Amino acid sequence: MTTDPTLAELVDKATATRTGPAYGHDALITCDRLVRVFSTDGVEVQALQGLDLLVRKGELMALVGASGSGKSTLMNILAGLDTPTAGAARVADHDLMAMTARDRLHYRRKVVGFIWQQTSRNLLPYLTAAQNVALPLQLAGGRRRSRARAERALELMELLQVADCRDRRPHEMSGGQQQRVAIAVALACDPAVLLADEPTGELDSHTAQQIFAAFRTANEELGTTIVIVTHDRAVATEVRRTVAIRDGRTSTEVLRRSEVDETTGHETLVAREYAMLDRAGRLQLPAEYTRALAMRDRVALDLEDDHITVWPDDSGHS
Ligand SMILES: Nc1ncnc2c1ncn2[C@@H]1O[C@H](COP(=O)(O)OP(=O)(O)OP(=O)(O)O)[C@@H](O)[C@H]1O
Repeated sequence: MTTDPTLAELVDKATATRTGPAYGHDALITCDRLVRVFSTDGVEVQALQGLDLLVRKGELMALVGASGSGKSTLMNILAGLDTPTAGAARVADHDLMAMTARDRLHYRRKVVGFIWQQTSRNLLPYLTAAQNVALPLQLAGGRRRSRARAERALELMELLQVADCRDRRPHEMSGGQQQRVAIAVALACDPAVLLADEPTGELDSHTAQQIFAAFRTANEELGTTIVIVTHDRAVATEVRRTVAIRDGRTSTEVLRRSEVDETTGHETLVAREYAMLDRAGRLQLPAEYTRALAMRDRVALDLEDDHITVWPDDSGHS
């Protein structure tokens, strides 16, 4: 027999919902209904339209999406180079909406490391590789002496297998070597997060693989959380989690896990695609699914024990 809840029970329930853990409370990166509107010449472009994204500490993940879907806009916000129009964004306990100019400088120097697509943009052309890697340490201040800074720079270059380039200037290195030195620069101050926007865009596929291996080394050896924007399908399939952005929102996610065959011991990577359900219960169905069943405007739903079915509209109403 069921009884109607008392007013006191309803109040308790509402309070419990309000005081429950906040969205993304245990994530390193939280984007909560993030909006970024650009206005140029009276025309508004909604680059981000309520984007939700959670990234946990220690993840190595890829962001993919068509040109203009909002990937760079998101990366610039996470890098502290741009501010959202609305919504909330937190990275390693820093509220990106509430930072002063001073906080922002500290954030960019110590909390995030950034790698751009253009190899030439990541390094100062008149400094050697070792000087480039030591520079962020110098700018960040602290008590590290110049010798200790040089040692740290060399350690990072060894980890990324570019120690032999230490005395070379960027134009004396290949594109792949420059990007690996750029990763060392970005890691110099031991950031919580490494952000890379198309880091392999200017490189051939073999060199792109080496860069990707360098990201993996940083992730595994130093525990750095890494978010990579990429068009490169090969890179996207090497990470455990690929999030797709469509029209300024996260639309689907591919998760990969290893499965070991019990008889042969052979390990294979199994991928599964997921759709994103937002906190209002909204779900974006893939266009190819809705097209295949001529679904538009209205669909019928049935709740089963362990799943929900979605049927084409059979109401006869137009
Ligand atoms: N500073 C800006 N001023 C006006 N519009 C902008 C600005 N930056 C981005 N946009 C617009 O916002 C939308 C998203 O752009 P964004 O660069 O984030 O896309 P993207 O997914 O990174 O694309 P690509 O893969 O081509 O780099 C686009 O329509 C773009 O024209």
